[in-house]
Formats: sequence, C-alpha cells, structure tokens
Amino acid sequence: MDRHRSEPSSAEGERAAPFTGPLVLRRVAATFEIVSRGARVTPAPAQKQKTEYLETHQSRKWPLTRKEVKEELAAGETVGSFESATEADRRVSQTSPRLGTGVLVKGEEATTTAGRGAGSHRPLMLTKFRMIPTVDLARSSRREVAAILSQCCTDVGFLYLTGHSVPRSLLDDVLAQSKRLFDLPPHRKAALSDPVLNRGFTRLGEETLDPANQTRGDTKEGYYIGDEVSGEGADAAKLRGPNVWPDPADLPEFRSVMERYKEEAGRICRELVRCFALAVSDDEFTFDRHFDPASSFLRLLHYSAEPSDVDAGVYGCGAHSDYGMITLLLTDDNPGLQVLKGEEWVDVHPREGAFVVNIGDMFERWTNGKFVSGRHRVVIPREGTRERYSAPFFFDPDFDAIVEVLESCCDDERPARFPPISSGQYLLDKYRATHADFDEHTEGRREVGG
Ligand SMILES: O=C(O)CCC(=O)C(=O)O
Ligand SMILES: [Fe+2]
Repeated sequence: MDRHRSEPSSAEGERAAPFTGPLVLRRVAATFEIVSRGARVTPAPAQKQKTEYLETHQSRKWPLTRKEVKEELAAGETVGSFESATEADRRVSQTSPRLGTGVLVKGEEATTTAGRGAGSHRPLMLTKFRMIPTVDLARSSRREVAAILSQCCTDVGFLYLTGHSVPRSLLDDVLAQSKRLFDLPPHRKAALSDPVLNRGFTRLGEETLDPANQTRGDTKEGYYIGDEVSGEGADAAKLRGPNVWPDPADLPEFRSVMERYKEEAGRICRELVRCFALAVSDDEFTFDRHFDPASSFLRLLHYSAEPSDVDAGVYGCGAHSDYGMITLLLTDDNPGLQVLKGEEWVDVHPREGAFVVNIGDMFERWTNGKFVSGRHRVVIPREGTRERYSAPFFFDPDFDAIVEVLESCCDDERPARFPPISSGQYLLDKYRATHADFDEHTEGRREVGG
C-alpha cells in the first residue's frame, strides 16, 4: 500500500493521539531553536505537546499517520526550517530530507492560528500552498542549504533567508537613506539619472513590468546603483560605468551606506550561488566562472501610497519574474509583495531581519526549469496604506556569460528546453521592454561607442 495515500478519515484516530515521545519533544525543541523566537528550548507543558504534520509539499500525499510521521522523523535529520507566509498563519516548522518539506506544528498553536479550537487534530489544509521556506545560512552547511534549496525552489522559487550576518543597523540605514533620497524635490531627483548606463533615478510610472495587464506604469519610483566601473572596464553598451550619486551636501552618507550594503549583498549571493551549484551538481564551483565578475544592481524602490486596483490594472509593480540569477530583497515592514503559486497569489509578508530571496530567469534556464523563476508582483493594500520602501539586489552573471542548460539537468526524457543565451543581451532586451525611457538612450550610446 502506498502509505502517502492514506485517506484522512482512516488516519483520524491515530493522528489525534498526542506525540509525547522523546524524539518528538526533541524536535519540537529544535524547531524553536531554529527560528530562535521565544527561545523555548524546553518541552512545553503536557497539553501543548501535541504535534501534527501538515501538508506542504506538492509531491506528498498528506496527512501521514502518527506512526508514519514518527518513522520518517526517526530516519531524517533536521536540515532547516519552514515558516508560513502569512502573519496569522505563522508557525514553526521543520524539514527532513526524507519527508521532503513538511511542517511540524505544536498542536495548540497550529489549531489556534488556523481558527480551530485547541485540541483539534484535524489536518490543517489551510496551510497548504502557503509556505515560503526559510533558509538559515548560519545554522546549515552549504550541503544542507543545497538540500533545502533543491526541495523548495522547484515550486515558487521564493524563500526567506536568515543567518546572513548583515547588521540590522546597515539594513535600517539603507532604508533610511533611500527615504531621504526620494524625499528630494522632483527636479533634483530627475537630474540624478544616467539612462544610458541605466543608473540613478527612474520616475513614478516609468516602468511597466506587466504591460499586458497594466493600464498604467508601476506606482513606484526607483534608483539604480550598478557596479562602479571606470577606465578600461567601462563599456556603455554593456551598461558598465560609473554610478550617479546624490550631492554629498544633501545626503552625506548615502554613497558609503549603499556601497557597504552592495558589498554585503554580493557576499551573500556568492555564497548562495555555491549552494545552488551543489543543489544541481557535485561541484560547488559550477557557476563561479560565470560570475567573475558578476553583474549586480541594487535598486531602491519607493511605492506611492496609492492603493493598487487589480481589476483596473493598477499595480505597485506589475507581475513579472526577475531576469537574472538571484534577487535578494530587503523591504520595510509594509506588505504588498505576492508570489504566484499555481493559480493563487500568495502574500510574502515582510519578516524582521530576514531577506526574501528569489530565483531569476537565468537560473531557471541553467537548470532546465527545475528551479523556478517565480512570478511575483506588488499590490499595495487598500487598508492602512502607507508608502512602501524596498531594495531588491539583483545578482546576475557577467554580461558576456552564456547561459546554457546544464548537462546534469537534462536527459532523454527532459531535453533542454532553453537555447543558450547571452546574459547581458537578455537583460538589455528585458529592460528595453519594460522601461519607457530605456531604448533611445542606450541605442544612441551604442552607435557612438561602436
Ligand atoms: O518591492 C518589492 O517587494 C519587489 C520588487 C520587485 O519584484 C522587483 O523590483 O523586481
Ligand atoms: Fe522582481
């Protein structure tokens, strides 16, 4: 009998029994450690020791019986943690390699947050398809991170990243400096732009990320900071050159904060690239040569307080997938980001101290679609609407890198789905399709530069 196909009705009795064995208690404790919230490392009182496995992984048929869960847990190592995407749904969870991605929930918390009375042990299917996994860099080895990534990035390609060691003060400074920049008078911001190199200010509505479904440009303004390249390395046709910086008299700390942050973000992304390499090959250096040098853009974003109107085609940021390898996203505590999971748009709520990481198109192509470049958008909610600030960091291969499906990701049954492309050309084509002011300037400079 396929044990993952047990019907809920037949398993009800067994699931209702609380888990009180030492194994489960230890894992409950470990779970609390993983998210380090509440620092509750001792077993909770008896009535809170009930645990339940919830459905989260598309390839598994849930729920399992108590015995099956216990067997699986006994066989697997805890390698990471999962947390639900919604604030109300938030709960502690864990992953084990044999289970795929699963969620181990303390009975009382799980039932309460799902709106059921404590003591109910019915499977909480509400959490299905609502999980954005968490990867903790500080607690896991590269191989362990790779194991989690290969389980969770095949679905929506989004995760929370903790344990990244970027000081909270630096993250706060980035958002504070960004606010000060966007607070400058419009004519001063407009002057801070180099549309040829795709640097500096982009006006409200300039970008339309989903032209097919938007009636207006995105309700956001932005500011691009690229890799500072001068001298021989500069090449306008390849978007390589100096950045545009605000006058230090206006914003004396802006440049140093952004440069420090960009350095940190690059460090994290390099680490993730190695983990991703291990997720799809035996060699952690598989991608290294394509990122020597990498091409990266830090983009500051400021969403206006105008609520989005999905029916009228008005979005903070239209639906799109990111173009490059990895995006590391820092946001303030305002909601708005959503990711498409199947047919459903799922909220990716801001989480204190955690980055949101998502996979871009290049990586999807390299892995022949195994890892998903998730479609996402920003919908500014009507209730309690405030201006929102975010800062995506796009980490991409070198402009000249050729992105070609990895051999390890195809075979006779899965032939290569994507032809090789030049990373830089792909980016330019995307920018041209989505930025109103991009085309003419870039083309002009190309002619001059030959
Ligand atoms: O602001 C956000 O939360 C997301 C922005 C985004 O997806 C992008 O700029 O590509
Ligand atoms: Fe994006």
